[in-house]
Amino acid sequence: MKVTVFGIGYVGLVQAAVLAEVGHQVLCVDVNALRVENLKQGIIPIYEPGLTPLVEKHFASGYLNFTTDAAAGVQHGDVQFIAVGTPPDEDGSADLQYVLAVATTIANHMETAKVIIDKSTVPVGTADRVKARIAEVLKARNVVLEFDVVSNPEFLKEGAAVSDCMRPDRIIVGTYDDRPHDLMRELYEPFNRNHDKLIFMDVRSAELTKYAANCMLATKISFMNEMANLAEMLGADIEAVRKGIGSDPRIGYHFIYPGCGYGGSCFPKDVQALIRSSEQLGYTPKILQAVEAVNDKQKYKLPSLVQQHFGNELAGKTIALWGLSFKPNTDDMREASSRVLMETLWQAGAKVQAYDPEAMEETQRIYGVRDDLTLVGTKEAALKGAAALVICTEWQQFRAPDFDLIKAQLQHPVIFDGRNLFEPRRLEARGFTYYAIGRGETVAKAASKQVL
Ligand SMILES: NC(=O)c1ccc[n+]([C@@H]2O[C@H](COP(=O)([O-])OP(=O)(O)OC[C@H]3O[C@@H](n4cnc5c(N)ncnc54)[C@H](O)[C@@H]3O)[C@@H](O)[C@H]2O)c1
Ligand SMILES: O=c1ccn([C@@H]2O[C@H](COP(=O)(O)OP(=O)(O)O[C@H]3O[C@H](CO)[C@@H](O)[C@H](O)[C@H]3O)[C@@H](O)[C@H]2O)c(=O)[nH]1
Repeated sequence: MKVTVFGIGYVGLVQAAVLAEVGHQVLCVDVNALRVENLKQGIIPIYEPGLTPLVEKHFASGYLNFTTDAAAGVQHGDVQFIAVGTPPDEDGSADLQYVLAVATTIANHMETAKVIIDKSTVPVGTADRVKARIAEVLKARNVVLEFDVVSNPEFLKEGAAVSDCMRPDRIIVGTYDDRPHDLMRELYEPFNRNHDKLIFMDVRSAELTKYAANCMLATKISFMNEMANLAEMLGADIEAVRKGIGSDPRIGYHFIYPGCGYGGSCFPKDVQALIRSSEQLGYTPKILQAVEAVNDKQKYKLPSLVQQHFGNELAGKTIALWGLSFKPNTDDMREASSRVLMETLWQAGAKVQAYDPEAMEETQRIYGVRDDLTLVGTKEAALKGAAALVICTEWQQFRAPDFDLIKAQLQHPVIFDGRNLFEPRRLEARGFTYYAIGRGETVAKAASKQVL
């Protein structure tokens, strides 16, 4: 099938590469000319495991191509994906300007019937707006053409985006009527061989399904972070509690890891957008408000522990930081907890010496060159001369470090672990002061022997 994808970001590029892999002929359109040019030279704008070889393979095979020419894009595809950003507006609601701009572009250049598929995460009612915008432009052009608007939200996770798209758990398809069903089945048939993953519904339900999924996952995390904070005060260990509750199949082990707060381009923005949508309807979404408030506070957990530990002595100290990206296997720094940590430490006059396997270039792009930030090439180099180590992201390579080396390199054997990677007793036995999340006994002990 001929497919056009508007927007070559995380979602658009991965979706396009995966569709090309199964044999669809995919043309990607983006307004970012540099991005398009780079892709044609084999320079991939994001780090995502497995993506580069797939893009290279299908650019070479001719199944995947890139352009800034919107008219050519509209002409190419029977289906037109909208996969552009929906960033938060000033008040936190989703900014739909890019989605509606693509709708306008499609309508301006349409010469034959098209199915327009919205992949971006958009508030309920957006498909109506896309449909109305296309109808309005076609009317102004004095052209009569059939078109369908479909809501087909994306559920990929960064860091596992290619495999998530190759093997989706479900494919949500929201339509106004049955007309686009066959075409949607044909488009996704290669992903549907094992069992039927397509779930058809009306467009509004499809749009809400995306927000409900992200908000449910964010709720699980904030709930666990709240339990972690309670465990700390009660002298319990959240890691034991996590395993204890996860063993109930009704709860399950997924997405109940406490930590230094959720980040990324989706959970913070989508929870906020659903709160705004609710408020616009005069409804107060109390659970969502709490999920957001708990997370905002949780991001200050590590900086507060560091500040508490060093007290007035923090200014002028260098803190080693392992992990900058909002989660492992990505270079994405959007809403990363590491940013709150670094910014709070800088405000307190401390310096940061950081290492991340993929996100250092992005960190440099965001913060530029500054005296209080040193980015180093290895996790070991980050430790040299630092007063303590903070871990914000659970990259595999941080999970079994050489503790003797850490102790030798740090000025003080102190670790602040935002991802509960280590066994507290083992670290204590090695002479470390170990702060983690929700590990009551450990935190209490650590707090009682603050060392400078
Ligand atoms: N990142 C994720 O993990 C993820 C997962 C599921 C859903 N989503 C949703 O998918 C959407 C896209 O997210 P993303 O992370 O891929 O965004 P992104 O910012 O990485 O990429 C968006 C791309 O769209 C391009 N663009 C903007 N206006 C355009 C236009 N008029 N025509 C063509 N291209 C245009 C931009 O130049 C950019 O390359 C958002 O709604 C997001 O919430 C994201
Ligand atoms: O038990 C957990 C699981 C995750 N996180 C944090 O939650 C954030 C988001 O993680 P994850 O969901 O793995 O990454 P995303 O790439 O943001 O993916 C989410 O957001 C996407 C965009 O909407 C959706 O498509 C995905 O289904 C949804 O998982 C990260 O900061 C994680 O560290 C936790 O703190 N505890």
